[in-house]
Amino acid sequence: VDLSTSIAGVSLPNLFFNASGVWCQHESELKELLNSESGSLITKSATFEYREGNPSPRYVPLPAGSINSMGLPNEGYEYYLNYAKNYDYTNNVKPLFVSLSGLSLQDNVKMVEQFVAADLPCILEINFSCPNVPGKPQLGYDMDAMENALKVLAPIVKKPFGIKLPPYFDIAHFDAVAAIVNKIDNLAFVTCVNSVGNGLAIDFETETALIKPKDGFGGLGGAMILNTALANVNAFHRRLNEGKKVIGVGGVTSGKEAFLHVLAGASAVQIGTQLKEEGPVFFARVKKELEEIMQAKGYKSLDDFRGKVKTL
Ligand SMILES: CC(C)(C)CCc1c(C(=O)O)[nH]c(=O)[nH]c1=O
Repeated sequence: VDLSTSIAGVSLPNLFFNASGVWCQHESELKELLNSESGSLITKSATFEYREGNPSPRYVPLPAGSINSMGLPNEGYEYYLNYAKNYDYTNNVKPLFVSLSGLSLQDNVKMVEQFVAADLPCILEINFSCPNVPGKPQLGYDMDAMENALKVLAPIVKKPFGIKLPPYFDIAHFDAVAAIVNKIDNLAFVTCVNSVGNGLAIDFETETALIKPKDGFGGLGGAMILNTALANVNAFHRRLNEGKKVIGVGGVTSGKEAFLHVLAGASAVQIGTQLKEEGPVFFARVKKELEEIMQAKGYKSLDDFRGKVKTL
């Protein structure tokens, strides 16, 4: 069976890679992803300057997933620009994705301009869950700000690029965001979903929040968000113009959930919580499990079933 796919006109040997933020802040982690059976790799969302991030505990696994309020710890965008400059695009069959998460539109513009000036084959995924003006909702939840940001950034990027979106829970929001995305010609993919924002995990014995930052409020990931992720993948798969793709992320703990993400419409699948918990060996397991599922169901390639979820 064939697990290959293509995103932004670039071929991935298989549809799996890490979710930005997981196993990708340092070069040593990225090297482990390169040596794993993933089909690609993406860097931790970069800000203009280096960031320590929030105090620990800032990530905690939960019975059905995880909660995190990392606070955008990263090496600063120049670190990832250098990594992208030194990446061996010729001999590595895995394409490189780079995530940017500026703390302001100006920062995103400055970082994008540097990547464009370097003219590299890496693919940009701009994090729209990034903070906007303090006190206002994140960019992905401010439709006017999102449209404005895209109208500023897309012409600078020029090449095909993507955006990482938070989960939506209202049909009117699926409609509004898809309408904005459909206006941007070189917006080649949306990655759905980022963590489900501002959950709260509390320890029953100690009666205390599990993570330190933000009074214990943090983004939820893992198994518990699978059905929200599938809905967002399918909602955008149904709404986006021909040629625009959806990368699915959220709740993939085995080949079964990866199969469901593709059935919902995903062209590639990112792994967050399960990668954090199991490590890069997970890619070998999830690949094998998906191959076995496809064999059992008689599918030869992802195109045989992508987006073909049936309704009653
Ligand atoms: C939540 C932000 C800190 C605004 C962006 C970075 C980010 C983080 C993070 O660095 O805390 N965690 C996530 O699950 N998703 C994200 O997009």
